[in-house]
Amino acid sequence: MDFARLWSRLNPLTSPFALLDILIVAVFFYWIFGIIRGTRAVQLLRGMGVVLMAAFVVGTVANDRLSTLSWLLNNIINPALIVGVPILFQPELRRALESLGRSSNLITRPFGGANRSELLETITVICRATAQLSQQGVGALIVIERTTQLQEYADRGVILDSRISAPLLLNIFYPNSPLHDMAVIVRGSRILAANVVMPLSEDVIGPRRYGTRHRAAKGISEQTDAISVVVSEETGAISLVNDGRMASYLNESRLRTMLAGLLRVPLEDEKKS
Ligand SMILES: Nc1ncnc2c1ncn2[C@@H]1O[C@H](COP(=O)(O)OP(=O)(O)OP(=O)(O)O)[C@@H](O)[C@H]1O
Repeated sequence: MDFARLWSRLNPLTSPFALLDILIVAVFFYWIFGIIRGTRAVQLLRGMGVVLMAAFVVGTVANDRLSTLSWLLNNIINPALIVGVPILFQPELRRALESLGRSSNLITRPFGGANRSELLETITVICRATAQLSQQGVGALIVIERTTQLQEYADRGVILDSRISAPLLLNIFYPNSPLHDMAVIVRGSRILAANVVMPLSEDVIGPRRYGTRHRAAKGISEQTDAISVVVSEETGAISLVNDGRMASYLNESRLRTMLAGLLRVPLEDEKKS
């Protein structure tokens, strides 16, 4: 379709649906960019953009003169991109479809149905325990379930279903204790499971090269809406990962504020209770 025809179709005076059309496309791209913002997908998209731009330039300007290059672009690179997109963007596509499913699911009770004061208690316990673990240089990974159920992951670990407390968390992660390895899953005010293997993120580049604990923290937050809190054994640094984005070197009060925001618990409740 040429530009003039496209423009006349988009003109709200000639087509009453043009505005609606533009609005839907704008919302779609806003939603897509919101999902991939700050993740590895941005670099992948840039790389793909460069290749597509090169294909466009070669196709329009030098199609006859650079015949080998245009053959390569048309017959190998473009089809490879079409096949490669679902593979390269698998975590983002999964997250996008899950978030669509979540927004159309009115029955799910987030945070295991815990009320505000229980969530506040969970936040306090997690912050206290991670601060102590950080001081002692003990590595830990705590994954907090939100709307997406983490039961399939929990079932591969050791189910505890115990009320959350700082001593219990410290005990679990104490070096050489039977459950210290891998991750703990928290659902509402309970520790659902320990010793849980999480999916690893492909993204290894951060302020330093991520090891498997941080990749696991990132991986589960890329594939679900869970929040990961990770304590580095090597540096003692506390990080929070949400939506594949990692905030590192947090102190206890910063972690508390971030968790309260993500779990939608106003911290004024703390003063009242
Ligand atoms: N798939 C996984 N899911 C959850 N935890 C994992 C997974 N793989 C490894 N771990 C945890 O990560 C630990 C190893 O961490 P590693 O040193 O490789 O990572 P790191 O990100 O550099 O962490 P640290 O800063 O604590 O050293 C393991 O002992 C294990 O407890």
